[in-house]
Amino acid sequence: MSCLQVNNLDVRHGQLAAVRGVSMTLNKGDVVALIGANGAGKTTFLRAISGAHSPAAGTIQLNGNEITKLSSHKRVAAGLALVPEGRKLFSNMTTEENLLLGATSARSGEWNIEKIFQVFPNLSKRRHTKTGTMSGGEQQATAIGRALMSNPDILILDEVSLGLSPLVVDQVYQNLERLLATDTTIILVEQDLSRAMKVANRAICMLEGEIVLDKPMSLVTRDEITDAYFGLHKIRTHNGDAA
Ligand SMILES: Nc1ncnc2c1ncn2[C@@H]1O[C@H](COP(=O)(O)OP(=O)(O)OP(=O)(O)O)[C@@H](O)[C@H]1O
Repeated sequence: MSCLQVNNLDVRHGQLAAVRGVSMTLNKGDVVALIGANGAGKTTFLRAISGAHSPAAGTIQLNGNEITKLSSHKRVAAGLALVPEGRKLFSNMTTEENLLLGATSARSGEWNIEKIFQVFPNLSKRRHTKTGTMSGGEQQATAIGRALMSNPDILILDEVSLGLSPLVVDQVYQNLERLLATDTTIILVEQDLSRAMKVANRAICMLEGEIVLDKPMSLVTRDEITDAYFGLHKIRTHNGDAA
């Protein structure tokens, strides 16, 4: 059975159709890189999946159950966790306190506070440190850990490297690679195509609110992704020099 099934999703900002007729099926263990230019609709799509923004049309199913109209916290309880762009931690609370907040849905599973510190060893020495005083990379690892504390079936990561130095992004990705070994299903928005191609096993490209490419990473080329990113695939198709 599919883990996540999205059918013909439309999401609007007032008059603007930000996501148009998007459908996708995710299976357990998929690591999807959601790729697209600024304004392509990635964040709006992820917000609709996580319940932060109601879709105008379409359906979302998680593990075979319809969740389209569920509130965000019920979706967390159903198995979806979002690490939002900008992290949104409680800066006056410690790492441990932020992590414990993620556990409130009380889903059972392998993730608990000790496992988070085991997988993200750089966080364990920050256990009692207020997150507002920590580095960007440590904060990002805390945000990922907090989402994992809900024992999600699907982890959604929106622009985890945004605003971080290349060195710190390396650290965040080292953490993510440990996570990939745990078979968690992941949707990842990442502007750095090389990193996205390295960690994901599937590429989905959005352009102007629509999916224009959906392929296993092993079968897609960098040029194909770049063409989809800039909308060049349409021009080539019209000119007859691409499939
Ligand atoms: N709160 C909002 N109100 C009105 N329009 C919005 C709002 N948020 C996004 N939009 C518009 O919706 C469209 C999709 O934006 P969205 O942020 O989902 O794209 P994105 O692919 O995530 O881009 P980015 O990488 O810049 O975050 C854009 O045209 C954007 O201007």
